[in-house]
Amino acid sequence: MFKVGVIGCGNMGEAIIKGLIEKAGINSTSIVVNDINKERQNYIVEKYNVAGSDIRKVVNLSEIVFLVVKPKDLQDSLESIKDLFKENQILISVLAGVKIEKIKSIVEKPLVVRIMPNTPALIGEGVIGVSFEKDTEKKQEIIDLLKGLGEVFEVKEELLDVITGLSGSGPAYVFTFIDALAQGGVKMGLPYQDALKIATQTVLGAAKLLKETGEHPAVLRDTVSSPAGTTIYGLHELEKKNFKDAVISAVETATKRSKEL
Ligand SMILES: NC(=O)C1=CN([C@@H]2O[C@H](COP(=O)(O)OP(=O)(O)OC[C@H]3O[C@@H](n4cnc5c(N)ncnc54)[C@H](O)[C@@H]3O)[C@@H](O)[C@H]2O)C=CC1
Ligand SMILES: O=C(O)[C@@H]1CCC=N1
Repeated sequence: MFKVGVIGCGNMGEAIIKGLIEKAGINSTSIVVNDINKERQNYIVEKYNVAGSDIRKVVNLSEIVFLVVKPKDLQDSLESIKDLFKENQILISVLAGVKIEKIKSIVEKPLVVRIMPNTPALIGEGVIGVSFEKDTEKKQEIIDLLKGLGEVFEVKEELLDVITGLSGSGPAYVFTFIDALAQGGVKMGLPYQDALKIATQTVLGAAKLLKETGEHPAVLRDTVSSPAGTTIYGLHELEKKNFKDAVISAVETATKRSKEL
């Protein structure tokens, strides 16, 4: 038996496998993986020293099965395995927008848990939203496992769409912001590689300061802004270009999209 099986070893599947091994303390020999793309499966097997197997064996041999395919591949991926699950197994779905109810309509037996992680799970710094099909004595064990991937927030299932629009998609917004900061630096004369390092550390440092002090962001913003200084001039530009409006709309629109998937 394996502790964990992973079906779908793309970007998020790899993040989960790496996070489980390097941060959650799951031994690589306790993990079995499958991907319809055998090249990808072999790459993951070699890189992380996990077992590779056909999809049916992954279900037959794992206590906990992570399903990490795209929402469009839900039906196909579950078709050949839906009758294999047993009552005491756990199926953790990572699929954005796909409701527990829909998964239960295909597979009846396992306890279905829905999570919404993000790619920083790759380094144990993710955000993981989680909803359980029902209360279970296995809840703490599952939460402890997920803690290896990052900070875990248990929410009502309908709020997982918001988690998707905020932290699931969020790294992409932050990467875009960091790239834009760096390009600003380039425009004003810094080489891109230096500007990128400076922009990245600025975002990391600001996020850590916020987290460690527990202050409201507006309080910390005011500590940076000297009267008639540089920062208020920069902030005014962001206001004029509707920066906050754009960010709020990004989360809103991505949340709505998650509900549509
Ligand atoms: N990439 C991200 O930041 C996040 C993704 N997710 C969710 O994770 C899921 C996967 O996303 P990504 O990893 O980005 O996609 P991806 O396209 O990188 O990986 C999906 C993998 O599933 C494999 N696959 C497809 N059909 C299969 C089948 N029938 N059996 C076995 N393997 C199969 C594909 O070959 C591919 O390697 C999606 O449902 C997405 O909503 C959730 C949170 C964040
Ligand atoms: O873009 C997507 O649909 C997935 C869900 C959250 C992050 N990536």
